[in-house]
Amino acid sequence: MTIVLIGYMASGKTSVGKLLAKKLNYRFIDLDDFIEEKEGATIKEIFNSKGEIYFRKKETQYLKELLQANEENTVLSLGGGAPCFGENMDEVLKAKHAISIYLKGTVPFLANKLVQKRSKRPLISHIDNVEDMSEFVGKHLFERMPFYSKAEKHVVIDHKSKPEIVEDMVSILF
Ligand SMILES: Nc1ncnc2c1ncn2[C@@H]1O[C@H](COP(=O)(O)OP(=O)(O)O)[C@@H](O)[C@H]1O
Ligand SMILES: O=C(O)C1=C[C@@H](OP(=O)(O)O)[C@@H](O)[C@H](O)C1
Ligand SMILES: [Mg+2]
Repeated sequence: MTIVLIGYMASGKTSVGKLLAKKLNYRFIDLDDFIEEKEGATIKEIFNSKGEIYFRKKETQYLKELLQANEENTVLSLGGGAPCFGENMDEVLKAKHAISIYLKGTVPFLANKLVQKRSKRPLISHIDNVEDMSEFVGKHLFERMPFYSKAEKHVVIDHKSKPEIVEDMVSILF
């Protein structure tokens, strides 16, 4: 089985995904880390030197590859935008042995976190206060919601610890 984690930036896909994989004894793959390894550059560098459209092309290509190669039990954490471009969310939904989970956070919760955690996230790295971040995240999440909502399972993340979120995921999965 491949457990695909989706959700907005800073919802915990990478860090909570790692914990979930450890708990289940599954392989862990983070799509952004995979892209960085394959491209020999950080996400920030790719955005700066080649632009977002190049990044989205690579993201789509590697996501497809990872969804096809699924012999091993895996937790696959996507980047926040991955399900929202091209046919990516439909690819996730139709992939055999894949189950998608949306890590669902509210705008105030995500915006507060993102002000602290913005440096490696090129889409929001220039926004340095909670008011502007809330406005940006509010609009952006509204645009992305139709894609995230398609996930088969939804887990609420606000004010939960990472182990609590892992427990919630395990209980809806098994
Ligand atoms: N439930 C949580 N409680 C406390 N810190 C968290 C929680 N979820 C994520 N974090 C922290 O927030 C930051 C963003 O998390 P990350 O896993 O990178 O999110 P994503 O991959 O969805 O962007 C990291 O520093 C992470 O350690
Ligand atoms: O939401 C997005 O468009 C992005 C999210 C990032 O991943 P995280 O959601 O893990 O921060 C990363 O893929 C890139 O900065 C773009
Ligand atoms: Mg991540």
